[in-house]
Amino acid sequence: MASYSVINPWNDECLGEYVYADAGAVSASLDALRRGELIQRSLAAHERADILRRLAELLKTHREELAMLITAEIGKTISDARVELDRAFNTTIASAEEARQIAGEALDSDAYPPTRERIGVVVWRPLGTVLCITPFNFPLNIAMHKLGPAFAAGNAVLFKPGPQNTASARRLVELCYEAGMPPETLQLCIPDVPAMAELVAHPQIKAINFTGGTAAANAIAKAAGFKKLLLELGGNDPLIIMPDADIDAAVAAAINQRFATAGQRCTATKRVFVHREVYARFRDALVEKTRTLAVGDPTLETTFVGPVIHAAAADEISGRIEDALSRGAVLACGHKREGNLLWPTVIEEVPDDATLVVEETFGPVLPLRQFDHLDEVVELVNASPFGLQAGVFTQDIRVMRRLFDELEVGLLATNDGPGFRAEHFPFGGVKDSGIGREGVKYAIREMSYQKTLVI
Ligand SMILES: NC(=O)C1=CN([C@@H]2O[C@H](COP(=O)(O)OP(=O)(O)OC[C@H]3O[C@@H](n4cnc5c(N)ncnc54)[C@H](O)[C@@H]3O)[C@@H](O)[C@H]2O)C=CC1
Ligand SMILES: O=C(O)CS(=O)(=O)O
Repeated sequence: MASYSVINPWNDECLGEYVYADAGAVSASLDALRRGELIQRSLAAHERADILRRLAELLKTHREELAMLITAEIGKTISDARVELDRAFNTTIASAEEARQIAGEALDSDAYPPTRERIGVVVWRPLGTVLCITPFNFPLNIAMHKLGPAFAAGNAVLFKPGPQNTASARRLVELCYEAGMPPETLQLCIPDVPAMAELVAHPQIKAINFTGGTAAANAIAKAAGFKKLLLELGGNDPLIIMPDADIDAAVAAAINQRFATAGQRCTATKRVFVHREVYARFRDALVEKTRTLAVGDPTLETTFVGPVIHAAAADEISGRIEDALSRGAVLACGHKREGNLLWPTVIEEVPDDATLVVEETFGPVLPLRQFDHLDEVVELVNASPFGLQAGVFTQDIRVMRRLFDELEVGLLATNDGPGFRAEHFPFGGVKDSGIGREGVKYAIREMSYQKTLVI
């Protein structure tokens, strides 16, 4: 059977040797989940809520153990990993609370003739077995954004994390069981990618809830046929700085939302559009602050920027910076590499058609783009195939409203960056950034269907 190793991106230590799930293991998981669908029907909403609340408490109890596991597996700094655990706690508590209030509605048939004196009672029902596929970068919070709402809705869940996250995923599932989640309702299964098309197409799988890149999403959509798809994909998220911006706050947002997690967030600030009137002030303040960021060992609390996930990712990011520089871009700071460590980089005058800014660059590099009129910004942002989130620093409500109305994105954050996220807010993009909405209440409905009783 095909095997794989999980390597610590910081020190190249082999954290574990694993075997991909073969057809027999996948079949056994699906058999268990078939029983799990029946068990879910026997659970009351308050019982699901109690299980999820206990899971939230276990995530809090094991916060440090789980954070250290994330740091070891993906190189996320311990500070960022702890933040992820706190977010996963919120996501799980929200799932517990929403499990109690999956409310339907009652409709009067006589809103329109003929008079029939009937009432329609509309309720939500689970889809059945849901395949939840997660990316490497937020192994526990993105998992809980899928597992929590899916379980709360009454589904059985086949959980397929990235191979890089094997140990943290196993530990999460152990805690789900410890919280009282019946094993038949949640099965962890990590087949190799070539086996995924068959699993996606399996008739028992009623929905695929996926977070990851566009390439994988296209393969899933091709294999899925008539199934519910919830796709949370990449982003090329802009931060816009207007002349009346609070420059210090804008610099802090740019740094926190691009250089934390080594920039490996789909909602990370990928491009900063700075109005000419404040460009020099913003750039100088950004570069001065960026140069002070601690880069290195992700297990140290003082480290702000840890390694990216692997050498291929570091190669791609460095290569895109080199490409931009070869085409006339100007380096303001950074562009230094040691192994998987990439120093936070600020780069200017990047051609608008450079790969660095056209594709989603998943690393600690921040291109600055000067502008005179908002028309330029709207045109450049909407020219991207992505449309996830955006942020703008301004005090002018007219600018906020114009950008909210004209930018093709799922969320505009004012006086904050595109990395703004509250676990209970609707989350998701438009165009190549995906379809559907996560955010606990919305994800529950995405993984359910409406059933109506006429009485
Ligand atoms: N919109 C969002 O909320 C987020 C989007 N992302 C995106 O994910 C990417 C980075 O994460 P990665 O883990 O490298 O993404 P990835 O797309 O390589 O992998 C994501 C998951 O899909 C699985 N997978 C890969 N190919 C597949 C296939 N053909 N069929 C079924 N499953 C497949 C992987 O094993 C993994 O579990 C970036 O593009 C980033 O923008 C990452 C985090 C959040
Ligand atoms: O912050 C998060 O929710 C993860 S991501 O930004 O969607 O990658």
